[in-house]
Amino acid sequence: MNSIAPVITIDGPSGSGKGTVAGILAKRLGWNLLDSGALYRLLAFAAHNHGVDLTNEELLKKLAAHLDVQFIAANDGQLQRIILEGDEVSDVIRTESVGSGASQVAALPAVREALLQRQRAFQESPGLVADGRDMGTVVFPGAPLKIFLTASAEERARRRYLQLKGKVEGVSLSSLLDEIRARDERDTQRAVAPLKPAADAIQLDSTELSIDQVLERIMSEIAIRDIAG
Ligand SMILES: Nc1ncnc2c1ncn2[C@@H]1O[C@H](COP(=O)(O)OP(=O)(O)O)[C@@H](O)[C@H]1O
Ligand SMILES: Nc1ccn([C@H]2C[C@H](O)[C@@H](COP(=O)(O)OP(=O)(O)O)O2)c(=O)n1
Repeated sequence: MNSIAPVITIDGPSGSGKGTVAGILAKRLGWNLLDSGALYRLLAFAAHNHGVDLTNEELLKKLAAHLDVQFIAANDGQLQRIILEGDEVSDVIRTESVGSGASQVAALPAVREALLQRQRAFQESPGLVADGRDMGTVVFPGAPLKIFLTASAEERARRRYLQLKGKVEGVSLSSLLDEIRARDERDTQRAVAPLKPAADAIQLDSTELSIDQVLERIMSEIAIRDIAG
């Protein structure tokens, strides 16, 4: 691990655009990418495969410590690939039911502790873009640029609907809105590492902004701080 490598953290609720923006930024800067939500999704998915109950903190902690996962960096125009126990799971972990399971296991302190070092190990030269819920508050508190990305729940549900429609059967806007609200509630109310902006985070409401406009705002914050060489 290179603790000198700079980190840009992007935290916020589901559907605010974190993953999209983090992926484009990492590529533009030539930096590493940490999709921390994928780790919680992988754990929920693996727990389901191994018949582990999502409330069994002891077993989930062990599973988290031994997760056999590989992140394969994206080639041009492609998303990063995620391999769990030898199988490609990049798409199957993106469903809202895995997201909901991820949010449940993420509320368990022993699980968060077990995943902490694994996340910090992504801080490698020349830099890291990390997205999630507690990147700026807990995992990389010393990051020189922290973004807290939000959007209204209605807009976030609409984005998710457009993303999933045609790919996932039986998806409806109103159920997505309910699920997003339930996840917001759980992620912001939990006792450990709740979703909240770091004291020194820049808050960006993307409800009325395009992806390019969000990126432009972040690029100007990077330029002001002179952190990307
Ligand atoms: N500013 C934006 N305007 C419109 N759509 C967006 C915007 N940001 C992201 N999206 C779209 O919304 C969906 C959810 O974005 P994603 O990056 O997965 O969010 P998150 O990682 O915060 O859950 C994607 O289909 C993405 O293309
Ligand atoms: N750093 C993180 C990242 C995700 N989580 C939890 C809480 C989230 O509801 C789930 C899924 O996160 P993920 O970022 O993949 O979800 P979205 O893409 O924002 O819908 O994992 C967390 O507690 N801490």
